[in-house]
Amino acid sequence: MNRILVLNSGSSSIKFALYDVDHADASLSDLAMRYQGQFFGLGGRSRSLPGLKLKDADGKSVSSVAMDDLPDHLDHHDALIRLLGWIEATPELEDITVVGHRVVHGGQHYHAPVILDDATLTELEALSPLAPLHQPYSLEPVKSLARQRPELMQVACFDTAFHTTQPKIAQQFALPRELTEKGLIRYGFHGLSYDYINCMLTKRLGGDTGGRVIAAHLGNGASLCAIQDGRSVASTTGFTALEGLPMGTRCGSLDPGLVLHLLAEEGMSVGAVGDLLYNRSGLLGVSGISSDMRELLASDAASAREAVELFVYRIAREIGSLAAAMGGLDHLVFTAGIGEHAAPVRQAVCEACEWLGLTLDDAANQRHATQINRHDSPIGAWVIPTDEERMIAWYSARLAACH
Ligand SMILES: Nc1ncnc2c1ncn2[C@@H]1O[C@H](COP(=O)(O)OP(=O)(O)O)[C@@H](O)[C@H]1O
Ligand SMILES: CC(=O)OP(=O)(O)O
Ligand SMILES: [Mg+2]
Repeated sequence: MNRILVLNSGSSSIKFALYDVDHADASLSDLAMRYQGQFFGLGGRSRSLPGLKLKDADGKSVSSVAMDDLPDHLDHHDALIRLLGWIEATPELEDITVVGHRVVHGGQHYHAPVILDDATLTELEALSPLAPLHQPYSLEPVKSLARQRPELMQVACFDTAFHTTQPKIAQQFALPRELTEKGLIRYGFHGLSYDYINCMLTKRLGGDTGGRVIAAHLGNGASLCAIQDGRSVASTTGFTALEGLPMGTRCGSLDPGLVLHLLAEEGMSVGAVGDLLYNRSGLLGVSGISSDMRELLASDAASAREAVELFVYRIAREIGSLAAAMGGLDHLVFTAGIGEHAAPVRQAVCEACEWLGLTLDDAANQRHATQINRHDSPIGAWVIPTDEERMIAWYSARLAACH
């Protein structure tokens, strides 16, 4: 049997889980979850305080001394130290055999999960500038655990891997060929989430992939993925997870001329532009209030409304673009923090998709039902909670079984 610890550093959260896997060909749903937790609200971009949810297999809240007394401001590094402290102090975690990590950027060379060693770690660290809100915090616990427990097998599972099936035309920028060959291409992110959503939708549809699917991963990071016959064919994120939709603090797609303008005419340094685009834009920048959708939906401020409207408008436009790439749309799936919980956002997106034929069942949407389209809608609309941790545990178990 393998006991697998999973760590997932998101841009506003660190999610973690513990699974028992008792046979090599276990299916996703066979994995027995023992603990699941998350630090949320990291980085202080919203007015609400950071917090920690930790639950056991029955969904009962668990407390832990190592995690008590959270300060009002908690960043990823502090949260990781507390998490590693909890791992040290929890007897059930002593017999972990494998640790699976979400690593956002796999670059040109990593198309599938790998066992981490020093050489791989060095290559992945070199990709940190391409995912500054994620990669350093994914790799930090890899290094700490390698020091604490060198015997542990550690596995990296990549956000980019699911998108390697995309046709070249979907990955290519219109740049000179030599730059494309150097790997300056659109990689796409949130792939572990899309992989899981694809599995769950296929299960719901009795083994059918659903044909032409757009999955909307709307969390603090947000993107859309076109999944055709079970394979990623296009996505809104690109070389980095800045492209595409506006996000909690990230700008999404911009005219690159604007970046040149900031550098050349506004006299901003590269670092200052990076901070602007990664940390001070998106929902936070437009609203001037918060990066957190809950706070924006609860606010009466015109700027909060404008931020939500811009988010929805850009999602609707990108849905049109991805539907065009697939020659139509059969299913739209909402997932992640906003997609799973913000009924008004789903409603506004679905209303903007009426031209495609989609009609929403308002009552089903309000109660966060799994299927939210009306019976006569030719396009299915779904709310499917994502579970990147389970996907990572499954890949890690399969890799461990081969070694
Ligand atoms: N009930 C809710 N209503 C609206 N938005 C929510 C709700 N719960 C969570 N969210 C949004 O989900 C975001 C976090 O999503 P999540 O997918 O967990 O983030 P991360 O990108 O850090 O993994 C929060 O920033 C918040 O905006
Ligand atoms: C890639 C990315 O933006 O991830 P997250 O939404 O977890 O921050
Ligand atoms: Mg996430």
